[in-house]
Amino acid sequence: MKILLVEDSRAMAAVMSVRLASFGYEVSVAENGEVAVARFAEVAPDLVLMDIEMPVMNGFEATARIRAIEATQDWAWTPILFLTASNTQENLITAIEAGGDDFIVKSVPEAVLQAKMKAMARIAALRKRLSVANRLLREQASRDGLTGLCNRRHMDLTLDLAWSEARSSGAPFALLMLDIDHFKKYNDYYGHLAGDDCLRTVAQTLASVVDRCNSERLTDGAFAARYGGEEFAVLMPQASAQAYERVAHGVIEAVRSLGIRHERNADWGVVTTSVGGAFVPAANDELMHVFRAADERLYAAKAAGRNRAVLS
Ligand SMILES: Nc1nc2c(ncn2[C@@H]2O[C@H](COP(=O)(O)OP(=O)(O)OP(=O)(O)O)[C@@H](O)[C@H]2O)c(=O)[nH]1
Repeated sequence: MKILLVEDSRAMAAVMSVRLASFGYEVSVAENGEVAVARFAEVAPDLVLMDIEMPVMNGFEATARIRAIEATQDWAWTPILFLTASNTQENLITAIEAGGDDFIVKSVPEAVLQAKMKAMARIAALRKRLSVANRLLREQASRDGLTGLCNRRHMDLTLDLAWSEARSSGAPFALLMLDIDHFKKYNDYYGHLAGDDCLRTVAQTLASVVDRCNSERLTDGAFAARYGGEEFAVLMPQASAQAYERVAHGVIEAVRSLGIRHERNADWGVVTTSVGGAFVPAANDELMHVFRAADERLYAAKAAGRNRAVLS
């Protein structure tokens, strides 16, 4: 457990540090409230032991600031124990009112200090588990279970934000809609499980084309999402016209060259995709129109024989 000990008396800080270190805890010391607030952000402690009277900034003020920092984060609550000189009812009430969780007197007997720290270590372990679970839940809520791509919900949220940023700066913006050709026939002929494998492979191929463009800095923050059944979308904020075309043609070629047999995709014999796109040189329109344009072009690509992109 990492403890941030906030104590202006060097002698007291030294004594407490030795005692806490002897229980196996990692101790970092701040000599006043202001230093504690800065150190809190650096150290991310599991527990704060906070003196009350200190120069520069007292313990109550520092606690209020730490709680304000935590309020800007998704989930955070670091236990704060006040270190007081006397064990009075007023001290307890003031400590809790100030955002603290408890208090201990500085002269606390060894066994009591050790027992309190044990209880705090349990809370620290629980917080860690909660924070890991929270992160996993967040990840799962934004991913499509079958393909691992971002899901429609995450795409919609990100898209609204990216579009309003692009509109406020008049930046370029591109959207691609991609659909596997004759996928119903693929399912009917090869079975639904094979269909799932095909969806996963196409999704990975699409993601790697988009990732390559990001890593070559042709795009910045472009990402692919599963939009629905066998339909995918690629969002390309800040994309140039060249990057837009490169991703569209790149993914069609990459999927076709996988050579996944598709007897019922008569013209090609392998799994292919069709793409419709919309490129806006300076975002100013309604996002809905961008979607509509990409969708209409996707239908045009299908009508023109599939395995192709219609981009304008
Ligand atoms: N295996 C599998 N199939 C899916 C999944 N989601 C949607 N599908 C199938 O995708 C097929 C989509 O069929 P259609 O919308 O008719 O499109 P299509 O057959 O690809 O025809 P075109 O788009 O015109 O080339 C349907 O058979 C759906 O059952 C999935 O998660 N797994």
